[in-house]
Amino acid sequence: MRGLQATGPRPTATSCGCVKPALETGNLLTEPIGYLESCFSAKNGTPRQPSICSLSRARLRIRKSIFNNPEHSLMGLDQFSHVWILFVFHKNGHLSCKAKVQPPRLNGAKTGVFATRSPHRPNAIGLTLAKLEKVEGGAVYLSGIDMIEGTPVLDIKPYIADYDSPQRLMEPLRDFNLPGAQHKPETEFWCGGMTDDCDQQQLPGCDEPQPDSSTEEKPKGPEDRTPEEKHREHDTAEILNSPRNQGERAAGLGLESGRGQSWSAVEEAIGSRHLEESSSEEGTEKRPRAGQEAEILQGVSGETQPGALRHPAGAAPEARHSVVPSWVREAPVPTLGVRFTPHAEMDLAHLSSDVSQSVFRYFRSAEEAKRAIEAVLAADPRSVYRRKLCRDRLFYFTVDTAHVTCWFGDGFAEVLRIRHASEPV
Ligand SMILES: C[S@@+](CC[C@H](N)C(=O)[O-])C[C@H]1O[C@@H](n2cnc3c(N)ncnc32)[C@H](O)[C@@H]1O
Repeated sequence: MRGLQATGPRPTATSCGCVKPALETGNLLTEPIGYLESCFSAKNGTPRQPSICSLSRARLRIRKSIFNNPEHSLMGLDQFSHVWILFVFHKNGHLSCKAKVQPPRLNGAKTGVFATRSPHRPNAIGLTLAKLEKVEGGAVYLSGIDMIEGTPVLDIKPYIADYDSPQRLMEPLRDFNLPGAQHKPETEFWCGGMTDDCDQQQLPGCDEPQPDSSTEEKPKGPEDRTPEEKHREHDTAEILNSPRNQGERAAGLGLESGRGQSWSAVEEAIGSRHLEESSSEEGTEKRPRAGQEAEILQGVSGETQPGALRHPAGAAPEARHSVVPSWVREAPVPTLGVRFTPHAEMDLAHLSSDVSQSVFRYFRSAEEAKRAIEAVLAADPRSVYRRKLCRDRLFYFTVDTAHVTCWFGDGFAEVLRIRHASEPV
């Protein structure tokens, strides 16, 4: 990579007067790897967390000024279903932030900024888990995003359930993912995965599990798999990991016959390693459980590469649970019912039938646009201020090319008009 290395980290003077390289003092000269093209043009109406609106789409093109051949930097990324996106909240407006903030889900109550996902933080860095739809040349196509158009992106990292989700553990049985590699117990973990801990919403693709069609067939290596297959495997993993199916799965993976191991033997083997791992993490996992904390036994949804075995049942409880304050999942702010006036329905039909201009850039149909609008509004995108002090004001937002006008009543949002974003309002 050029640029940063060419100039090198700049030294920084510390309070004691010593001069240290900038990185050692935590000063990082960042350069966006790209600027997001998003279906949300402004903050208003943009979901507060990824996956609230699974149809929210974006494209990120890696800049040639970062890598001469951007596609090289994305090699292998298509083997993952989800990616972390690190970005700058570039539209925060001002750099000041408060130690205590009022997240909308707390409806006015305060909590420490570091206990929230507020955009207003000492370093305006955002972190989003997005679904990776595809990689094409030097660009990644994402969905389930909560960033606006033009957001400077600092980094992309693959989401790996083993590392990123405390309740998930996988034991690789066959390392066909690594070209030419043999099974490497204990040291190599490899899996795609999905979760969403932000808003109790399922990530796209999790709700229609597919039957485990072929346990006999030798699984394809990742290089052979299409993104659709990749996501289907993820769905399959959900079924496979249900306790009901563990036995079948073990059989399917050749544990009982092919490898001469019973499910319980495997479970025991993994369980003991699991215990070792979780005990080394005790400090972080075992927190006092105050009354207002919700202990969530997370779903078993997760993406598993064929040949990898997740350990769903015999895990130590602390590794299968993660703890969040109850307001994250049982917010005092209710989910809203969403309705469209006949006029808004007509607008949408009219918008999508307009042949004179390209209708949607990110949505594939009027139906998708409608579902996205519903998802955005159901999560009540209003600020606490608006919710409390401007209750009867109209609310506007733009998603893709649809400019939406709506209002909120008790427990519902109603869409009044949908116009093309280029039309004067
Ligand atoms: C609550 S933040 C959460 C972002 C990320 N998932 C996180 O946890 O860091 C999401 C909100 O940030 C705002 N936002 C998105 N992109 C932004 C940007 N580039 N600059 C400033 N605010 C942005 C939108 O209002 C969106 O609803």
